[in-house]
Amino acid sequence: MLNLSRPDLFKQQAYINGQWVDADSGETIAVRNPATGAVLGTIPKMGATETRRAIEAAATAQKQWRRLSAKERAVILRRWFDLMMTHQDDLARIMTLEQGKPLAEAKGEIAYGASYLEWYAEEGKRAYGDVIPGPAHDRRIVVIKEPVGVCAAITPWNFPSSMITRKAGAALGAGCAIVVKPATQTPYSAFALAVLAQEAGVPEGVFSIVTGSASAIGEEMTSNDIVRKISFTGSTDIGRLLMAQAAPQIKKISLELGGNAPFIVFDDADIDAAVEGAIVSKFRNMGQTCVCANRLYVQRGVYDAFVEKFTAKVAQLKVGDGLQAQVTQGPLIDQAAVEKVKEHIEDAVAQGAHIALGGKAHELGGLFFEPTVLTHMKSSMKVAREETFGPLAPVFAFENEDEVIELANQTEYGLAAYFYSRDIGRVWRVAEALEYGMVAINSGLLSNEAAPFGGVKQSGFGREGSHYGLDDYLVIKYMLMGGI
Ligand SMILES: NC(=O)c1ccc[n+]([C@@H]2O[C@H](COP(=O)([O-])OP(=O)(O)OC[C@H]3O[C@@H](n4cnc5c(N)ncnc54)[C@H](O)[C@@H]3O)[C@@H](O)[C@H]2O)c1
Ligand SMILES: O=C[C@H](O)CS(=O)(=O)O
Repeated sequence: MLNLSRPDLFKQQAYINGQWVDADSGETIAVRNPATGAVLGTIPKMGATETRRAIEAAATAQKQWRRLSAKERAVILRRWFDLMMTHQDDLARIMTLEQGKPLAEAKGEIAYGASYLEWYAEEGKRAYGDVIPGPAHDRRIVVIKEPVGVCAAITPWNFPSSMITRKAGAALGAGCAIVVKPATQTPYSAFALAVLAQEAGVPEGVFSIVTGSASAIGEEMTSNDIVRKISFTGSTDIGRLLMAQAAPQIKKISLELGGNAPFIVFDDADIDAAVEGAIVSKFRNMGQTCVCANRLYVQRGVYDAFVEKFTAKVAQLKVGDGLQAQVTQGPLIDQAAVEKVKEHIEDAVAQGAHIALGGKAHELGGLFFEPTVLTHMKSSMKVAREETFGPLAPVFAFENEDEVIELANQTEYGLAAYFYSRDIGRVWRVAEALEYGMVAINSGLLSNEAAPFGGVKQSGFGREGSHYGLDDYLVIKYMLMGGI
């Protein structure tokens, strides 16, 4: 089933302090392929005691790791990057088997995730400080940046590899050690990263993976005072919980949370380009990304033309097992995800929406769902307020700029927003008026290692990627030199 060139990349044990280990209890959790329902394997069902061991090992390892120069750490991170790219096909196959995304997308995620190791290998060398002219002749002010210390990360199932390297790259580049808990649905991509980290020379204890009881592991991470920094990517509800759990020790925390992205097409847009952008933004990972277009707003004058072209393109999407060639839409992650899409469709239709395409579970059965386009939408519908996280494209009409900006901002989320316009004045007005951490203009994709990825409002805070992402793993120390 696995057909890997490197079968050793598929591990069924967690990775703590450079050792592959089972849970203390010997208990395991089964992991299934969402396309077939078949059991892929098991993983250790760990809890607080194993997590504590990983954290204590990280504390020991980090003392040496931070003493290396940024350049010495960069050599190891670069080697890890090279190994990821060398084994891209195997890593992608493991990801498709456990998460469902088509192989081409999985390969893309491996390259995307590896790019953060490449980026932070170099960015770690630029943790610059300051020398500031002091207020007195006999004093000097020096500011340096230091690694925050032992970090803990909790990551989601929808990007099983890149959400880990987006954190670990910055943490290790800054001189920190990190303990990671991946999503239970997609642990094997994380274990494969650990195999390659070990091969790259990441010292034992600097990068560990624990799997099992999310709440028990999370409670240990947020309550253990060795941990100085928590980085979480996932739902807003869990992010809120972790923030509360980390508060008593005032731990540094980064939260990459839920989204509800508007995708706006003005009447001066390049409609064909907007259609292409909408397909990419809406249907990447079967609509299961935090930055997917959740609401499409099209100005009245071009609404019919956009709907016709967009629907024709959506009809070309091919649903199936992600391992099969030509498949562009895999299964959803679980039955709850399928039910959420159905709920949003049923609610919209009950309020007058029309189904232009799709609208029901796919004939393949299981977790497959038809890519769906809805028209005749209203703001009162659930899909206008809630993150669907599935292959549902609701197309709302709007009359003017002020109206659509108000509609776009009517959400507690603030992660990503997209709009298409070729009017330079409108581009600046709308980009500045949208209350989001990231705004893509005339593009349906905005994620890359050079840019600061993150949100505002209840989509969280902190940034990943760019030099801003390194700051999340550094602390500032000011040294006052007197008596000169
Ligand atoms: N902003 C981003 O970059 C980003 C990226 C991916 C996903 N997300 C969001 O995540 C959601 C979907 O992903 P999901 O279903 O994996 O989210 P989730 O919050 O259910 O799970 C995320 C991670 O948290 C863990 N977790 C769950 N309960 C926990 C607890 N009590 N204590 C500690 N850890 C716990 C899970 O095991 C998983 O590893 C969506 O809302 C999506 O928008 C955001
Ligand atoms: O789900 C949200 C992730 O951050 C995906 S990506 O960074 O846009 O690839």
